[in-house]
Amino acid sequence: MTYSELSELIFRKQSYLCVGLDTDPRKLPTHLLGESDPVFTFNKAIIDATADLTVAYKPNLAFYEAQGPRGWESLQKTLDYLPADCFTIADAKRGDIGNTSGLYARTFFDPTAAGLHFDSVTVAPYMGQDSVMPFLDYNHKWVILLALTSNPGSADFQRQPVAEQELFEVVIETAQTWVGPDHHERLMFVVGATQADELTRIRALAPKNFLLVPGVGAQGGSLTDVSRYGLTPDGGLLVNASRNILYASSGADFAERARAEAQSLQRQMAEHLATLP
Ligand SMILES: O=c1ccn([C@@H]2O[C@H](COP(=O)(O)O)[C@@H](O)[C@H]2O)c(=O)[nH]1
Repeated sequence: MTYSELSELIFRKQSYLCVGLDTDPRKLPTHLLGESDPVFTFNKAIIDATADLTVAYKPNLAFYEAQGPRGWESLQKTLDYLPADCFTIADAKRGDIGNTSGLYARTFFDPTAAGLHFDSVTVAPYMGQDSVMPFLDYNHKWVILLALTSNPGSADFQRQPVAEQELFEVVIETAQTWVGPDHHERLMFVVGATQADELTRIRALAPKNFLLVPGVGAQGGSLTDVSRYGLTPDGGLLVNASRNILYASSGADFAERARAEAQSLQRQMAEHLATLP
């Protein structure tokens, strides 16, 4: 999906919601446990209940990898089931020496390899340019680079001073030079919703790049603050919510309650979009 397609989707659906498919088999409603693939059955119901309200889905790989081969199968079926009008994110936080990153990129982007065809993958910047370039070599795919994450430990390295800046600012500025002037067309940054205070500074460095913003809901980030300081004329935000939506109910009404949570976020997003000039 291109930058303009993603932007168009946001205004058409009046939403910049990303539903995080962090499906933990231990948290599934008990009535699903007799299914042959309960994780996929759950995901399918969540997708059916939220597809018109969301522009992106983000399975976090940890939840699937922890299930071994069964998890990969559930992931692949889930990805294949996702509607075409949704941006797909493999939240895998990969990055290694170039030779190895090339294989990670193949895994998520080349369907002839592992059967996966994500639009984007989250990548850790710590190992530098040669660890990120193999992902960027896939011209029609996106890299979502960790910049300022939502967790308390983000202060340990990301907030360290480097010259006149903090490390996350160096990451944002430097990564843009790896792609060229149109970097916003396939380079996003992860900024936690719990870091909304920094969004004005981040927008000064990355005025057009989409930001993937996890941390509303269960982690306490404010959708209002993120929207106020992060929205751009093209939308520019994908705000993720996982647990709040997936586990709104542990009963037979889980999909209905998930929809209600997603709808509440989508309605707030529509109001924020209406304030754009
Ligand atoms: O800075 C980051 C980067 C990634 N995440 C991931 O997003 C979701 C958040 O889940 P919630 O249940 O909505 O808190 C999860 O997959 C994290 O691994 C993040 O939270 N912060």
